[in-house]
Amino acid sequence: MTTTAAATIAEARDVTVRFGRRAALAGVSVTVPAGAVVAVVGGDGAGKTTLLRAFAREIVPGAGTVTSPDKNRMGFLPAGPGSWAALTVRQNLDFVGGAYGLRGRELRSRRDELVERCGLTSAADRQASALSGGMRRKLGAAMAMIHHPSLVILDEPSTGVDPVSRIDLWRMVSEAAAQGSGVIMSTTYLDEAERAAHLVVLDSGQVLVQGSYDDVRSGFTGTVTRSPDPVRRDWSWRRGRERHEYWPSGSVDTDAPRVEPDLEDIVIAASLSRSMRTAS
Ligand SMILES: Nc1ncnc2c1ncn2[C@@H]1O[C@H](COP(=O)(O)OP(=O)(O)OP(=O)(O)O)[C@@H](O)[C@H]1O
Repeated sequence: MTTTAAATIAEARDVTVRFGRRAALAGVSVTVPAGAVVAVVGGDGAGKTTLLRAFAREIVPGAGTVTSPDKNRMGFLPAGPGSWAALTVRQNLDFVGGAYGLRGRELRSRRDELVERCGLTSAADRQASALSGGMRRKLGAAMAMIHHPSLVILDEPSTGVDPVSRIDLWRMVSEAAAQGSGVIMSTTYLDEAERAAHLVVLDSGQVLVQGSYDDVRSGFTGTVTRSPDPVRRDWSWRRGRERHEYWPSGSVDTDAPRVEPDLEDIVIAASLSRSMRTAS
């Protein structure tokens, strides 16, 4: 059986974005294939929003190139509310759907489908200003997908969304990808990121690691140990009641038990290595 690579929906190549003297992104390359979800993770100020805004063409990079579909074939949930406070859930969806050319029965049926999908049926006639933060995120995500765009860009759609509603949200995202859209989303939830086909870990505007979760895991080098009392506190972080400690090279100077690193360990270890390298 032969497999063909999915078409590329959007691509950032060697992108640098500066705000004054600070580089929010420095030489970042990311590809969004059709039918896949790309999850962008990283700490505060890592450059996630800037990368998504560059894909949405709200920011023109100082260097490098961004290729993405026309505006009317993109759906973007920005970091802000992403919906109009004075409009109801239905009105918000009708308004954006109409702006993208959906009309009549087609618009109504797509709107009702999304209201149901994101679990907002009982709130459909409530103004967006009267929704909880999590409900409003879900509405914003639905608005970004109403016209079946080729590229869906979601900036932290699940922040503030309760764990049950996150399942609704993830289902909507997966359905968009299953129908052929390329989805790029930022998230602070690493368990969510693990479900994406492709992960991009940003740190201080640079890509620390990227690939599938399996690629990222198999590319991890070094050892992680766990103990309440780590040998090098600078190289350790809290996990539950203990601390995990990273040993980047072959030598492990402790008898503490080793752990199989999960995504959280891998992201923190990579970030620590980078900051220690920068400091030395
Ligand atoms: N419009 C702007 N003007 C000046 N600096 C900016 C602007 N937007 C972003 N930055 C800076 O660029 C860097 C990256 O910010 P960005 O918002 O992309 O990060 P982020 O990963 O989305 O972080 P957070 O999760 O905290 O929003 C930060 O240092 C930020 O202060």
